[in-house]
Amino acid sequence: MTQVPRFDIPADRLPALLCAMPKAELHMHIEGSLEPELIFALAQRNGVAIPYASVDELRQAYAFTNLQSFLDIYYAGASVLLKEQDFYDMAWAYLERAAADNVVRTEMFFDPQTHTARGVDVKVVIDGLHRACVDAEATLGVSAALILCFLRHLSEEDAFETLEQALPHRDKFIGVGLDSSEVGHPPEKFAKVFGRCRELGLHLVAHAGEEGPPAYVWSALDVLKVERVDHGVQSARDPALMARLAQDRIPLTVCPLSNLKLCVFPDLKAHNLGTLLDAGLVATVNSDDPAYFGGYMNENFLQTFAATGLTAQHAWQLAANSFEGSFIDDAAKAGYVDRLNATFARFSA
Ligand code: HPA
Ligand SMILES: [Zn+2]
Repeated sequence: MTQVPRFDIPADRLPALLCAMPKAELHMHIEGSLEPELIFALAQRNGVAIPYASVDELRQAYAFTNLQSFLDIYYAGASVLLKEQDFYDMAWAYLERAAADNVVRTEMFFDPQTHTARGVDVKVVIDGLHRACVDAEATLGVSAALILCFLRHLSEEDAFETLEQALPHRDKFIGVGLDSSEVGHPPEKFAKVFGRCRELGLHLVAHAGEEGPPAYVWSALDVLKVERVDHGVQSARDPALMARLAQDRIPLTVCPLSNLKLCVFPDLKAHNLGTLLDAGLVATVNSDDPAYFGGYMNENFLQTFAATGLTAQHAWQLAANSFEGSFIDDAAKAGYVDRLNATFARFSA
């Protein structure tokens, strides 16, 4: 799936093409899709107090300087989620938004420990999210799956306990990931629990190289044996790592607006997505925490292409990469690439 077909797309049609093309989202934290309006509505419904007087005041607090400054607000926002219906409503709002952006497949992260620590049963979390996934397939035509993330600032023992709690619901999630505060919590801290998940046949991914060094990407690959690296943009600092990622076709789930809002790059023009693609890496575009970072999928594509001058060929490659990197079968991947090609043909001169 590496040969990029030649398409002659007039430059003024590129933004509409970015929006219309079918795409997969492989890096999105469902708790990061909670819009301030929904946080306030759920707070009221559940009688949960939040330390902001209004939706505007909450939105104004979304000025981040690094990953940790975001995580503090993100975990506070998730505190309004208590009941199965809350998890359903959150996921459904995202899935409708994804469908509008022509996302045809999404693999959504969720953070059970953020909820179990507040006394919410993991079954409540998984059932609500999973019901929304089932409904999305049936009524929106969006294929949706769940990936359980361990919080890396907590212990490996805690991760094992979370896995045990989730295993009765094994049929409702396809894999595990690793998120939260990266620096100081290297992937190898979770070697044993990822080894166990591998034995269980779960797909494996991990955040690495968002703020952390290339060494964390190496250990995500070699110790955790992940199939995809979430973010991974710091890999560009290590030529041997770039060669390894290209050689093994390890997808990087890049999140440009997240990187901008968390000051990983000073501006979008300086983003290295084009460098990663031109080096032959299986890079993809994703929204990460769209309610907090100023945009869902199409906004990520539009702003990044406007700032960096990426072309229609890059757009095709990014969408094709998103299908290649997804955890769907080869026949489904081929079907999505056919739809991608049909969209490009429609926009060609
Ligand atoms: O971008 C992220 N990085 C790490 N943890 C996260 N949890 C939500 N979003 C993120
Ligand atoms: Zn993330």
